[in-house]
Amino acid sequence: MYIHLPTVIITTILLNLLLGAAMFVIFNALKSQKSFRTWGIACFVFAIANILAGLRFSLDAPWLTVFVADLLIILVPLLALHGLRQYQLQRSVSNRWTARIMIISAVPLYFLYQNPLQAQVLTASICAALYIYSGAYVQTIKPTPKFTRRALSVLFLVHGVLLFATAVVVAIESKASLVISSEQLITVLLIAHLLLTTATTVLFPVFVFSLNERRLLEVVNIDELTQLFNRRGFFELGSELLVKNQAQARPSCVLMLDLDRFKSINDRYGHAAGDACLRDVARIIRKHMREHDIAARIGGEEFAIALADVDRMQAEQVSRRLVERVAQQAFEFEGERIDLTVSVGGIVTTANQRDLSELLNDADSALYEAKSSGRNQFRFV
Ligand SMILES: Nc1nc2c(ncn2[C@@H]2O[C@H](COP(=O)(O)OP(=O)(O)OP(=O)(O)O)[C@@H](O)[C@H]2O)c(=O)[nH]1
Repeated sequence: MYIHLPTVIITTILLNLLLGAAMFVIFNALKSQKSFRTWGIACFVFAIANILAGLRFSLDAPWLTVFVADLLIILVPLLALHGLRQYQLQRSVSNRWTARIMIISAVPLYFLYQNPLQAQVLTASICAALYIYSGAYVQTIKPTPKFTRRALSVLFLVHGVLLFATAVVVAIESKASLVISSEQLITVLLIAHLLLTTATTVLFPVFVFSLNERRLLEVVNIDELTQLFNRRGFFELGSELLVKNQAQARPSCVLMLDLDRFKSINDRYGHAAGDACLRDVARIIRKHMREHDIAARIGGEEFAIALADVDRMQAEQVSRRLVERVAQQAFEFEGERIDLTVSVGGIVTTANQRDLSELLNDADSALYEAKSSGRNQFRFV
């Protein structure tokens, strides 16, 4: 089947104008998300670059149809990346790197633009590197759901590889000794490029909205001071864990951990020092948790932990380690050493029909026992 190159170019232009307009519509509705405006501009830039490159056949002005067109093509992945950074950081992002890479690319392009094929090899290689970098960068934008992150990352990576392939094909073509007609291959690569650009642009809003939803969930379920779950998050996720345990006839375990004589630490070193201790204890708790455990700060200096898939012996081992680890840790605040210990109360049960607040009450009674037996220890019901 013969694919007409101008048809592909015209389709690319129209599709990018449409996608750019869609991005601006989203930006208009969500003014705080400047990344949509940046991605919209990227689509328009890509359309303009294609118009200029298309003029190569009728206009003898390579400075415009090659030099400017290729520079604009390089600007597209840079804008895509800029939009991702704006989104990740949620603030204005400096254009310094975009400007630097544009200048660095402009120099060799200036020497090559009289030879469109060599210029194309260079442009495709730079874009390939930028897309591959973007693929790796997307992976660092957390806490987006893994699937969306991977999908966007794979699109960028495939795009990078495809552009490298384009660079190689064009490089071979530009060698006069190898007369192979690769126009069809280039056209196919251009179509793949078009599909990937479209898919990436369509995924941008999905990516942003899924991350927004996660952030919103975090705001309501995460304790700002310690970054563990808060009381609400603990009950929401802990109850789910309990139901799962009961369905699989596994024991459920709830621990309560409370800082010892915390009031005197606050009184002696100040509230800020107390907050630093809470953060340090949270860090130790987090270190001892496995993937499916749920740890939360449910009150001022009270932590609750739901352990997934443990028996009584393992639960006691975790409790012992937490108590010992906190007692051994040298807490410091503004050069002052603070001696800190914790007490832990726990319950492990296989009984059905017990909800999380009942288990928490039992763990609290065990904690009370640990406190009245001298603190810096654990007790189980
Ligand atoms: N710095 C800081 N202190 C807090 C926070 N929430 C609660 N507190 C303090 O934690 C202290 C709790 O004191 P108490 O309940 O009397 O218990 P305690 O002094 O730890 O004594 P025991 O639990 O019996 O060992 C109070 O002084 C609260 O002001 C917080 O977010 N930050």
